[in-house]
Amino acid sequence: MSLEISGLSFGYRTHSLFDGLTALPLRRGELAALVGPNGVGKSSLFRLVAGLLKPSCGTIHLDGHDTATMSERRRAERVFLLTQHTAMRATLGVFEVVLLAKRGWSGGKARPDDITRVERVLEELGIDHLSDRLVTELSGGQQQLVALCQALVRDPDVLLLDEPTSALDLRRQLEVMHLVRRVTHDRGIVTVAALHDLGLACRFADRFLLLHEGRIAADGPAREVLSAGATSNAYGVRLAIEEAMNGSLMVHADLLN
Ligand SMILES: Nc1ncnc2c1ncn2[C@@H]1O[C@H](COP(=O)(O)OP(=O)(O)OP(=O)(O)O)[C@@H](O)[C@H]1O
Repeated sequence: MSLEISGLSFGYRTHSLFDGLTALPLRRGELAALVGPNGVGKSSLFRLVAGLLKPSCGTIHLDGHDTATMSERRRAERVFLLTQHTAMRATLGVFEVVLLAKRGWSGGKARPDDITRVERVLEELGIDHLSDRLVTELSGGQQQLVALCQALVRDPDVLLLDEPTSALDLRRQLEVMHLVRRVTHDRGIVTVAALHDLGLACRFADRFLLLHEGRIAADGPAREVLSAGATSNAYGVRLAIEEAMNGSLMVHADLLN
């Protein structure tokens, strides 16, 4: 059971981005980091998988079903995209926006178990004290955490996280990534997180996908992908990996001369 991207081609009006992009299946229970320099197409790839953009050719299969043949509603239930721009404009409270995400398409009155679920997720992300605050009055990092709560209460099969920790402080970054990894493993979902912080990605991702020049230029465990010349080449830096005493990897990057 997995997400399979095969032969995907896509371009914007002025330029082509992907020409037959294929990735090895992304398996349930696996947290993959999608890495690559600015403008390489990470967000666009997410939008294609979420069905917000249409490829000119190629397919995306979820558990064997072609997502192009799914109704918009079904796809929205199964695939959740957390975008980089989480600015929330609705003058609603935190609890309400997360509950709305939980109720999703079903609308209607909230059930007691929906309410309990929202309370649990707010607690898990450490923002239950913000329940009654208006989302418009939150800081960028707090809004990012609310958006993550929306993602988690929806129980998707595929969770696409576009820079999920970009606005978070150090501790929150670690807490969020721990939680994302746990949820991915426990619920058996496919999670792909676009991350610029390679150190953070190394620490939490089961697998690295390097996107460069319209294709997956490297794919595998962090150590393998980061030691491959393709990654240094993509970022235009010299990369060195060091193993700490506790076995975790540290990434050092330097400009090329
Ligand atoms: N709506 C659009 N119309 C035209 N070009 C676009 C549009 N959105 C993105 N692009 C271009 O497509 C390319 C890929 O953009 P995308 O946002 O997918 O990259 P990214 O890898 O997510 O970048 P970053 O790491 O900076 O967030 C860029 O050159 C960008 O300028």
